[in-house]
Formats: sequence, structure tokens, C-alpha cells
Amino acid sequence: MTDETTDRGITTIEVTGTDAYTVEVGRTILDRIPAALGDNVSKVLLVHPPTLAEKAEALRASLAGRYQVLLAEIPDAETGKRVEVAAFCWQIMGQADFTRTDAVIGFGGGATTDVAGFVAATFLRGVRLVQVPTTVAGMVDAAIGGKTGINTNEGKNLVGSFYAPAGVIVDFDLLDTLSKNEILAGFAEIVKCGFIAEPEILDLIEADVDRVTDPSTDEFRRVVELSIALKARVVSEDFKEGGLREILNYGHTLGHAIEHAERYQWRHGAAVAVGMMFAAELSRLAGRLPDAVADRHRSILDSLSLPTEYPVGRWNTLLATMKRDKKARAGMLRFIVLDDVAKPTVLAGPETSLLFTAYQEIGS
Ligand SMILES: NC(=O)c1ccc[n+]([C@@H]2O[C@H](COP(=O)([O-])OP(=O)(O)OC[C@H]3O[C@@H](n4cnc5c(N)ncnc54)[C@H](O)[C@@H]3O)[C@@H](O)[C@H]2O)c1
Ligand SMILES: O=C(O)C(=O)C[C@@H](O)[C@H](O)[C@H](O)COP(=O)(O)O
Ligand SMILES: [Zn+2]
Repeated sequence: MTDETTDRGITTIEVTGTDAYTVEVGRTILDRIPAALGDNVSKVLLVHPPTLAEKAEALRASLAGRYQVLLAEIPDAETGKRVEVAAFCWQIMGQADFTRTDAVIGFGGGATTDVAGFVAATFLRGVRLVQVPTTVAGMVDAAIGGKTGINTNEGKNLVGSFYAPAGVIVDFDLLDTLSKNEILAGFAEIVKCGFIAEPEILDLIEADVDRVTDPSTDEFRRVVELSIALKARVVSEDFKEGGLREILNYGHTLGHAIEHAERYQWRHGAAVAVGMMFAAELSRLAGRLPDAVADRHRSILDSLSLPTEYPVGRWNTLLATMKRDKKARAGMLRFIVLDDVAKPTVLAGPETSLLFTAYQEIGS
């Protein structure tokens, strides 16, 4: 960390590996974007959703002295994660004669950074990418680790690539317009980090849920930084999800199937919350997880007003979609389950009857 960043209270978290980069966390730090972009960049595509138009225009103006900045306003949330939207961005870059020394900035929630990352990964087979997340889910998870992607009619994130950003700037000032519901949805990924590896997160949520979910508090910063540091450690060791990285998918097998079944009208965090509850029940019924830890999932998710139930009649649809989960192998479903807090493992090929019993436990 340089003296300049230390003096400004910026936390730097390193992601190591072939394409190493830094995640910088702080307040009022968007002026760190040029350093993250690196040298020789002349054109920048700033990808953002309509909700962030004002903030994106301010960012464009602040960068305009150094770069030619083109704004790409894309549809909001999951409607932005479509191939037509990627094609819209490719067209802007093609018409502006972008070269391999030009860059993309993903400026938005996880949906925006996922599609911006995919655009950067694919245009000219890869241009520089800086992620500037504006939601809690984006800050602790989506902007870090290089999973980029879009949805297809058949399922969530079915097309994408692993493509590391050149840097990630996490500026808490950007959360000033984010609704409490969206903050709480982002907490599903933080709770995930708590159960798979960082029990301190669970203790902090249980100690004072109002303070921990308030972006102005030290507790909020602590759980965000713990989550980022965990993600950085995991993706540094296993960028392309050969093994360890699968733990970050806790709750996502059923969660993604719910998002698909709900035509993306459910927030990702809400679907992952139900998915984690299901995975906890599955772990318990498989004889691995103590009842108390499964119950702890329910009480923590309840305290964050996140859902823990789903209509029992939807099972067949969800099961069919889960077969397209990226962890599945040759028709065999694989789930991340827990042996205890911070002890994640893989449950491969569970009996359909066991899955259905676990689902009944969360059925409404
Ligand atoms: N690549 C990864 O590793 C990874 C990890 C986690 C989640 N994801 C993906 O991220 C998405 C979920 O992320 P999300 O919860 O950020 O959803 P999102 O991007 O849909 O954002 C949620 C909503 O908040 C709005 N918004 C964003 N920033 C705002 C701000 N500062 N003020 C006001 N409104 C704002 C958005 O316009 C949107 O309506 C999903 O598509 C999920 O699959 C990817
Ligand atoms: O970074 C990862 O790896 C994750 O699994 C993080 C998840 O929170 C995220 O939602 C991710 O996009 C899911 O990836 P997928 O491979 O299941 O599509
Ligand atoms: Zn997720």
C-alpha cells in the first residue's frame, strides 16, 4: 500500500495469480480509477444502468480530461445480461475504433459488471477492464474474481468467461442512493461468506443487524472487507473454478433455478438466501450439519428480511433447471454443503428423494 492510499484510509486487497490486481476499498476514491486503468488508455466505454445515469455522467466528466469517454447506458438488472446488450456495447466500441489499449469500466450492480466484464473479455479478444461496483453484492462479490457473463433463455449465466479486471474500486459513497432492500439483498452474499469461511461475519450480524447493514458504520466496512478478502483468497488460488472456488457457489444451485423460474423478478440475493436455506437442510438431512447450524441460517436470514421458503409445488421445474448448473457433471448434480460453519464440502449425486425432502423443509 502506498503512503497516499494509507493516508486516505483506503484498504487494498490483492488478488494474486497470472493476472494480479488490487481491490481498493474506501470513500470518495473514484479518482483512483486512472491508476487502475493503467498506462496508454485513450478511450473508455463506461457501461452503466439507467438508475446510475447521473453518477455516470459525473464520472464521465471527471475522466474526460484524460480519456475520450463513451457512455453505454444499458437496460437495468438482469435485462442487461443479454447478448443483444453485449452486441450494443461491441457496436459502440467498433464504431469508435477501440483498440487493445482502450478500456471498459463496469459501473453498476452485479448485473452491469457481469455484462461489462463479458464485453471487455470478448471485444478484440480482450481489452482492459476496471470494475466500479455500486451495490453491496457488486462490492463483495460480482466485481471481483473475473466471472463475467450473460443469461440465455435456458438459464442463468450460461454464457461467459473468466476474465480478470485490471482493478476494482469499491467506493462506499456510491451506496448513498441504494435502497435498504438492495443493501439487504447484497447481504445474502455476505452471509454466504460467513457460513462457508468467516464466522465473524455471522457474529457481527447477530450482534447488531441494524449497524452491520448501515454503510456508514465500522461493522459494515468490516463485513464487506472480510467478504472481499475471502473472495480474493479463493479466486487467487482457483481462478477457473477447478475445485476450491466452488464454495463461493453455496446456495446458488437452487438459487439460480429460482431466479430462472421467477423470470428474474426475484433479486439474486433473495434467491440465494432460499438456496442457502435449502443447502443447509440438505446438509442436515445428509447427516452432516448439526440442527443448530441449519436453524442459524434461518434466524440470520430472517433478521435480514431475506426469504427462507419457496412454494413446494415448483419442485419439478426447479429440478430440471438445476441440471444445467455449472457444477453438474454428466447429468449428476453436485451441491456445496456444510459439515459445520466454515467447513464447506461437495455433495455429489444425492438421491432425488433426499433433495425433495430437503426442499419440503423449505416449502411454503
Ligand atoms: N460475477 C460474479 O462473481 C457475481 C457474483 C455475485 C452476483 N453476480 C451477479 O450479480 C447480479 C446481482 O447483483 P446486484 O444485486 O448488484 O443486482 P443489480 O446489478 O441488478 O442491481 C440491483 C438494482 O440496484 C440498482 N442500483 C445499482 N447501484 C445503485 C445505486 N448505487 N443506487 C441506486 N440503485 C442502484 C440497479 O439499477 C438495479 O436495479 C446477478 O446477475 C448475479 O448473477 C455475479
Ligand atoms: O465467484 C464465484 O465463483 C461465485 O460463484 C459467486 C456467486 O455469488 C455468483 O453469483 C456467480 O456469478 C455464480 O456463478 P455461476 O458460475 O454459478 O454462474
Ligand atoms: Zn451470487
